[in-house]
Amino acid sequence: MTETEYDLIIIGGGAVAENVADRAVQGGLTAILIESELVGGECSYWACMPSKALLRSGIALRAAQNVEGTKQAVTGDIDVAATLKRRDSFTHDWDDSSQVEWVEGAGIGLLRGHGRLTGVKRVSVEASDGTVTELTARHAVVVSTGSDPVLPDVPGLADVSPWTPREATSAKVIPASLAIIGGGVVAVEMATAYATFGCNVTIIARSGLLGTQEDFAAEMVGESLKKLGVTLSLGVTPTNARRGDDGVALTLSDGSEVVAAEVLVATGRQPRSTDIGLETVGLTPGDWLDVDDTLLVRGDTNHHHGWLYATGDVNHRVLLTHQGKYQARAAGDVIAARALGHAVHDGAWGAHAATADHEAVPQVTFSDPEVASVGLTSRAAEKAGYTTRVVDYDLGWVAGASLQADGYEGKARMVVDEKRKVVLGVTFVGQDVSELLHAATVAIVGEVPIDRLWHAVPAYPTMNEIWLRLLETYGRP
Ligand SMILES: Cc1cc2nc3c(=O)[nH]c(=O)nc-3n(C[C@H](O)[C@H](O)[C@H](O)COP(=O)(O)OP(=O)(O)OC[C@H]3O[C@@H](n4cnc5c(N)ncnc54)[C@H](O)[C@@H]3O)c2cc1C
Ligand SMILES: NC(=O)c1ccc[n+]([C@@H]2O[C@H](COP(=O)([O-])OP(=O)(O)OC[C@H]3O[C@@H](n4cnc5c(N)ncnc54)[C@H](O)[C@@H]3O)[C@@H](O)[C@H]2O)c1
Repeated sequence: MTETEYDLIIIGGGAVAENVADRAVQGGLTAILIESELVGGECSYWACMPSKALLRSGIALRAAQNVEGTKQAVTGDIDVAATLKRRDSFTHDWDDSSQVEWVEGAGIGLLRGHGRLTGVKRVSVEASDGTVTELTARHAVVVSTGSDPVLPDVPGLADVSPWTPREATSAKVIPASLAIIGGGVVAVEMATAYATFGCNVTIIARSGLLGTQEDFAAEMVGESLKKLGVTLSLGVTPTNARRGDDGVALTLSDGSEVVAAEVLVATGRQPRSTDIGLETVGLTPGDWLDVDDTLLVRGDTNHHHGWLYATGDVNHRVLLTHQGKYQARAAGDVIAARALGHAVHDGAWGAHAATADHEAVPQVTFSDPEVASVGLTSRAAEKAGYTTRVVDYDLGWVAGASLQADGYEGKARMVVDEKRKVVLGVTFVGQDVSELLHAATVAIVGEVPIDRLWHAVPAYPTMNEIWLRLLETYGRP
């Protein structure tokens, strides 16, 4: 057994943890990552990157098929094997050596094994060969362990070995049919990818699709999924699952049955916090870790207040990589500032506060059409008590969009705070809208007054002219 001391110990070695460590080391601290699987975590190997690689070939093919002159040149079907091979290049065949190299180059320590808190500023790491290393943190411990998929309590479901998003993003063979339980982002993206590969997909979702987005986004994505051949079973939930000769048979709450070669469960996430020693510091195993805006774990037991932080999925603020990495930058910096006695800027929009998590989160669903949104939906803004005005515009009427694709179909919505005359939320739905999103994020985070936005002139003829059309529809004061 060896004993080692670091300024900062981070349990987890995902994308978020890497960024916490990097900022803390750049701020003058020593830091070590504890990782039990692959350095880089879910996003690199079983989530963002492989899923987007699975989707990209189909999106590019359809984009080419939507332009007269190009569609005549692109007449073949998607090459599934080549798409899977390209996906494998992004996951480096599930080998993390390049990330380990980056960690070492950044001056960050790395210990492989399962990390558990054993008390205040103390972490025990159990390697796969059973070796145990006890670590002590001089200043802080960050929990950045991510989340696991939820398996709904449906009789028989666990016994049919359903796919989780990991199997769906890393599959080497595309099944003939796939039943997807869930109607969120994973369900919609994987249905788009697998239907493009020729798989017979059924989505089973107890409510509609993309429940946190504007209603028109869900409607447009639903329509396009149907055109891709996806069967939508909405408003139902499975009540039983069993595996037979033809695959898995799911009985649904309306009495109908779906039979598919494989079942993908995409019904949300739970915190990866059951076996990390939370009980040793007065917290409850299996809980999400509630944090303040500097990512410090809240709780009134004094012995953990002041040294324990949580970043990324495990704090349940926003389950997205880019937002977790934003939290990581704030956390790494504030840990260094507190440790070295420097000034702490933890007020709204301060360098050490993850303020944007509350009402300025961008997200893209890489369905076809894409859904790109930031800030509050019209529904969420109203619920939050804002006096709003909602402005809608048809993206297909914008010159840049009509050039982008023949018969371009898309919609945009801007939600305005009528008291402050600033933008609260924007949603774009359509081909290639993901690259329009950042201007909306800047407008929201910068609280740019609507009358100043008129001076941000979009280049002609780009799809960004949607901004001018939204402003014209809103009216110039
Ligand atoms: C299919 C899918 C697609 C997605 N696509 C996107 C997308 O396009 N864009 C986006 O922004 N988000 C996307 N997400 C969400 C994104 O993957 C997560 O928000 C992100 O991975 C969270 O990062 P994290 O570092 O908090 O957790 P993780 O990436 O899960 O990293 C946690 C790490 O900690 C390790 N660990 C856990 N417990 C211990 C322990 N006790 N000891 C040692 N190590 C431990 C794990 O092995 C893991 O490597 C997607 C999610 C899914 C499921
Ligand atoms: N492009 C991206 O940014 C991206 C892509 C994938 C995932 N993610 C993130 O990963 C997280 C997990 O995604 P997810 O899609 O698993 O979760 P989610 O919370 O987005 O969606 C879960 C869905 O499952 C449905 N559901 C739950 N229980 C059910 C049941 N018993 N029967 C039928 N339907 C049921 C819910 O109504 C909901 O539609 C999300 O926070 C998401 O933002 C992001």
